[in-house]
Amino acid sequence: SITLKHGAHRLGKRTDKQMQTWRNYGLGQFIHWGVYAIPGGHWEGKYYPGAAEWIRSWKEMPKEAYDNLYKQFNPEKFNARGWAKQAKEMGAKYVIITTKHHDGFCLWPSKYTDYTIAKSPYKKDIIGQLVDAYDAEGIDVYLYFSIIDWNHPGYRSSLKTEADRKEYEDFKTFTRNQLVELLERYPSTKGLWFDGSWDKAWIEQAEFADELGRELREMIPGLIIGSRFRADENGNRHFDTNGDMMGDYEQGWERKIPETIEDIHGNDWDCVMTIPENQWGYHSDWKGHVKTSNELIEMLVKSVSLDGNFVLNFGPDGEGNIRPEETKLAAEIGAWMDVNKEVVYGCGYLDWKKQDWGYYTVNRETGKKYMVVFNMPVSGALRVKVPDNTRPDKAYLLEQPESDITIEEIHRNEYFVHYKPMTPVKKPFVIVIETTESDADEGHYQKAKT
Ligand SMILES: COc1ccc([C@H]2[C@H](O)[C@H](O)[C@H](C)N2C)cc1
Repeated sequence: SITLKHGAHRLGKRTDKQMQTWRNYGLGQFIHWGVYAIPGGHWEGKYYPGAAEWIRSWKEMPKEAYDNLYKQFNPEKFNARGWAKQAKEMGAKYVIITTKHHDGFCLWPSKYTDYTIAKSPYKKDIIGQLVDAYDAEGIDVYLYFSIIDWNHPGYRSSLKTEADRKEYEDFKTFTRNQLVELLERYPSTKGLWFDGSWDKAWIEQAEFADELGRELREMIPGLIIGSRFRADENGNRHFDTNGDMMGDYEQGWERKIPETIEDIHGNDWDCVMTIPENQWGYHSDWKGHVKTSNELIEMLVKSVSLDGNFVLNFGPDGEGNIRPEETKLAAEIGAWMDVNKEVVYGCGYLDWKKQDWGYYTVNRETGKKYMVVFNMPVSGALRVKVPDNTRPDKAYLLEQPESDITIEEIHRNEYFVHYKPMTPVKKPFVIVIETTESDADEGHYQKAKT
């Protein structure tokens, strides 16, 4: 590997207590809220086919009109306590809230620009209310911050001229000032989720960004920052020139989930997921497939089974309401978590061969192993392959600890867990499987001659 001044500053996972807490969350909530929720994906009767929070970039949206929307932002229905209660009932252990998206509108009264909530009819600090409400529910708060800022005069996507560079210096100072301001105002923040860091102009700021990251981490010990924040001195993002991840977890899994444990390269990671195909901010007319709670629960369990966190996005409307579709899904996920949360919290990857019926998770403290079943085989026989020297002794339904499910040995290190549900299976369910580490009994299985 080559020597880098602004590459990864740590190899391997962070092992401190704050990161252990992050690793054990399992389920998080993303909130995308801002003035883009006012048009909600429409303008003068026209439907915007893109992501609602990007409507400013739409040719049909006059920039002037968008940039004046804040003058009518007055979300009277906004109820931070209600949002936090709903997230608690869903089972979210952390929340990531947009402080400022690419449009540059600040949901907190920043003193470094007038383009903030303080200058809207609503006036009050939205971030402060959300931080207090989620803290009160015991849900850890993380702040989303977009480096891209279409409102700031010094923002550039690339630096072509000396004038660009001079303007961009102001933008760099402004960016640093806002981040320091956010951590000073909201010291209970556990981490920052950076976005909009793909511009050439920012990629060239390896030294500045590295120094800024150091300054922010000094302000809040244990602060967690993902891999999307900065590039190394050769312009490499997420992974430096030597292939080592920069930051505390990989932020590359957006609306997609790794397939195998090899895909995560031994790093912590989160998957951030939308309910429709690709809407983060509020769009009043979702087109295409809207994910069901069964689909979202499977994504959550698949993420946990591969040592990641699953962060589900909510996009409140211009009035401050959580839309009915999201309320319904939060309730359905919450109902499932009420019964099955122990297969998510504090759990991760079990190195048993993945089977078709679903996913294994294991509790990192207790070693308790779970089979989370999504696809019941017509035979009712759930195949389980165990590592050498491991013998499954007992299996029972998590919901009925007194149940005793038959385990049949069918081959060396291979078993059928026979489960015939009494009633039709409508939601994923969990079988707990207990094992004994037994010494190798070569046993009576004849290896095939080939
Ligand atoms: C150009 O493709 C993009 C750019 C930015 C995004 C932003 C979304 O607005 C949302 O904030 C998501 C987390 N982020 C990656 C998504 C797709």
